[in-house]
Amino acid sequence: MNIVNTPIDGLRILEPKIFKDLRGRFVKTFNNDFFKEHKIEIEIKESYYSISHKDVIRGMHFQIPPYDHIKLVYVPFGKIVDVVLDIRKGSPTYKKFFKIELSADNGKVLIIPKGLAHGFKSLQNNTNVTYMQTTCYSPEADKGIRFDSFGFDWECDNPKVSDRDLSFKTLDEFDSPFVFGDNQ
Ligand SMILES: Cc1cn([C@H]2C[C@H](O)[C@@H](COP(=O)(O)OP(=O)(O)O[C@H]3O[C@@H](C)C(=O)[C@@H](O)[C@H]3O)O2)c(=O)[nH]c1=O
Repeated sequence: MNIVNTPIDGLRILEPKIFKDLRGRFVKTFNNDFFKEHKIEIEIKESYYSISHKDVIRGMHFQIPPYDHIKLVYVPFGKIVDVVLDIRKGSPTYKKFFKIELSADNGKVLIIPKGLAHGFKSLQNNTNVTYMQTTCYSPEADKGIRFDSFGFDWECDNPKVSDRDLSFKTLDEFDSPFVFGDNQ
């Protein structure tokens, strides 16, 4: 296991060891002691996954305080372009995004701090995106920003998007409750 920093403060990539043998693969995506050693003290409260067709875009999602959370994301089957957007006012990377390919092949786990909006595009049918979070789902706190409002080129002519995701405010319309350095 190895942890890599990104240009966005608090956003990290866990690169697990992938054990391959004649049966297939074995990948460990979370180890409490290892995270503690890297000063990531978290308690996982909920885990879930989605399965998406190719060209599905989901996002850009987050939960607002006090139900905001650290979110771990990885892809046990398939491949995505994962995108996070910094919506912490005062952050050196406020309104900037970061993208990374997550796949069953690379096993990478994205560790997303509070105050970042998250979304992805599925690059393959039957892509499984799995999450672990430090707070439970709260429908009232679950919010989003339009996926096509912050300058990221999704490279997709006909994305499959939910009505809810199309109803969100744009980045500029959204008044973010997140402040860099608060409660992180
Ligand atoms: C996220 C979530 C949704 N739901 C319900 C609400 C809805 O009826 C159905 C599908 O929800 P959504 O359309 O929000 O699913 P989806 O668009 O896949 O939501 C996910 O998107 C990505 C980008 C994330 O970052 C995740 O944290 C999560 O927000 O499941 C829960 O019951 N619990 C949950 O934790």
